[in-house]
Amino acid sequence: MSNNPNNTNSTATDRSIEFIADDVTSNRSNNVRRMLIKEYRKIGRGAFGTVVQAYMTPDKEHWYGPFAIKKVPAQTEYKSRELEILRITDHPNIVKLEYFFTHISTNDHKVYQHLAMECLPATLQIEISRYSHNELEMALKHIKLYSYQIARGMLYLHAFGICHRDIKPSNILVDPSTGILKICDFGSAKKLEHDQPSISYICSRFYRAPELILGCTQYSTQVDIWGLGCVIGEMLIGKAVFQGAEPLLQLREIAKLLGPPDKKFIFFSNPSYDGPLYSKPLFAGTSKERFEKCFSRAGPEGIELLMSVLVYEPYKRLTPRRILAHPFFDDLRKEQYFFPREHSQPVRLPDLFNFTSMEAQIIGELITSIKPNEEQ
Ligand SMILES: Nc1ncnc2c1ncn2[C@@H]1O[C@H](COP(=O)(O)OP(=O)(O)OP(=O)(O)O)[C@@H](O)[C@H]1O
Repeated sequence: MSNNPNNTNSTATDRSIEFIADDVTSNRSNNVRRMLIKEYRKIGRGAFGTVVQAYMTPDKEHWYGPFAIKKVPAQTEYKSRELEILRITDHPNIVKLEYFFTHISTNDHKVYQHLAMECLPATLQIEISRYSHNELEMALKHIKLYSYQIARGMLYLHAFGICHRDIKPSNILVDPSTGILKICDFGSAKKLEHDQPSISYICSRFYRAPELILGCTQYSTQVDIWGLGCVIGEMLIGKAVFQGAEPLLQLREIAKLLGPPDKKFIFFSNPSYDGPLYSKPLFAGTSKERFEKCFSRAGPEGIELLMSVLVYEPYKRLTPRRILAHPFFDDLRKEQYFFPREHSQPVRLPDLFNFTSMEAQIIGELITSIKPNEEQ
């Protein structure tokens, strides 16, 4: 619970919008009550809706928040499973849904679904561009800290069969002062069922796994692992690794680094694919040499991790538990502190190893490689 937001110094106060929502459901208790919502400022805009920072009160005395309220049209042709998924997820690296309600907009008189989530101060996209605009590099420790937490969030999601399907830096929330990271935007997410096809035209272009580019409809949660590889690479070099100018050129960008895709991989992804094959090498040398050149600052372990994640064949890409156990993250196991950006005082790392019994079960015998020695 926060203080009355009327007492804050927010510059957006003058422009704030208030409205009453009758049926606000608490995601924790399922209790439904009337609340006054006070919106402060727009913090995000996506393809389907807007995200505003807001406070809520049941009685004008006790204020809750700040929340990030995502508003999406309640009825669209596009099926969003965001509410269903956020209702069942409960993990330190997945954004937490606190309340939800529907409300008719006074602007267009349409019904909007409102998802009130915990609010984080930045996205990874903001963080990455902050560094690259200043011609600075993100510290390797921060890259490890963020990458590890994305993989941990994926371990949890994938255990439910939930595929996020839109992993990219703007869908990763961070608090740079604590190092905490949470995956957000489950608007494209889906629980994948065996033998049931799913659309391939999902995921933002630069982060699309090669099988999606080829039109595969029987893909797995490993499409998210490709996205993770792209995000790790982007943190390292300060810009998107594969920047295809149009959808099919995206595969060409991938082939520049990985080499030509295998014919068998193309056939198994989509037997009726008739687009460009990029079967001739686009660059001299081995793919290992190209990875080493592109991601030199990751060190041998970081390069090895990226080469095990950015792989054409989805089944060859590391799974989240193997990623967590990778030696690239050994620093996080050895040291307990980090220096947030522009801080001269060290800050304790967030708890990275407080696994629930469900996580421990998925991790299995790898727990000894993942947990720091003293915590075993
Ligand atoms: N919980 C949150 N805390 C802080 N900011 C948030 C939060 N959720 C979303 N945002 C901001 O709003 C932006 C858009 O949110 P989100 O990606 O969920 O919406 P979207 O309509 O699906 O967007 P897109 O079409 O770009 O995927 C995020 O990139 C982020 O900047």
